[in-house]
Amino acid sequence: MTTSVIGTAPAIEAIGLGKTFGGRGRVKREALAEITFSVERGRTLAIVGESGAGKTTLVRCIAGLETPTSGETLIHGAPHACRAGRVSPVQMVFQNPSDALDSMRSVGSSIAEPLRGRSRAARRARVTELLSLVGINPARAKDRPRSFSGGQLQRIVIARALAPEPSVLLCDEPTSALDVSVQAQIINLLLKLQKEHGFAAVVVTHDLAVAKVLADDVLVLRHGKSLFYGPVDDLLDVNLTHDPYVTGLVSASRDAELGLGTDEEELALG
Ligand SMILES: Nc1ncnc2c1ncn2[C@@H]1O[C@H](COP(=O)(O)OP(=O)(O)OP(=O)(O)O)[C@@H](O)[C@H]1O
Repeated sequence: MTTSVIGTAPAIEAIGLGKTFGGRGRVKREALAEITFSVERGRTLAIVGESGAGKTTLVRCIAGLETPTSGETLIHGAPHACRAGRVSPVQMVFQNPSDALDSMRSVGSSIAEPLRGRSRAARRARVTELLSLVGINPARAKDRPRSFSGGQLQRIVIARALAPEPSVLLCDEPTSALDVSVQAQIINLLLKLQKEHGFAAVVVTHDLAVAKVLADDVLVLRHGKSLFYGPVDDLLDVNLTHDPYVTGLVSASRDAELGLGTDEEELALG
């Protein structure tokens, strides 16, 4: 792969991606079919869909944790695979921050884990920088996860994901395990970090309000198929969305906003 191709290719591409689980005596389950999209540097794609739609499978295929049955995913124009001992340009933030951190290690040591190979002083300096970046007092680097709240833990998980300076950040329901009051803070943190660091992001969410604030483009999945892929503004334009499921999703989200008073301005206030 030449540098010029890496330089011009989208940060993330999925081309005719399909994934079927089972077979060989077990029931076959088509989790994804013919999924195509791309995400440029500094842009965000939200993947929206109900439970079982294939969102996590899609993110795992992009991360190289799952092998597609058909089609491919590319990172900066090249196939991507997780390799032991190599820091990946693709980092992930999961739904439940307490599961993502080792309860027996200090948070500083967890954040420093992807920085193996750097000197002790360089790792310490980077941990201090990362904790400050996500709004956690760096003096708490020596504390264990149990002494932090859920929102603080998600900030720490985000700091660890950013440690190796990834060009792609994949977030699987990054706010859904958190209190509503904390969700907006994490969303605003992700927005700020993306502005500063320019990574391409994919954010899985079942909440269209989150997609509206965070994403440039949206992919709506149902039963593993793409029902809508395009700019978030087009999704919200009743004249451009013709699929009844997608239209229903958008109007349900509008009703929820009216009922709960949750809108993008409120989220952006943090
Ligand atoms: N390892 C696996 N083996 C067999 N089937 C799987 C596996 N992983 C996912 N599936 C199936 O693939 C489909 C998509 O699952 P996936 O977890 O990607 O959906 P999702 O949209 O992320 O759902 P949720 O919002 O509930 O997490 C489901 O029918 C699921 O049962």
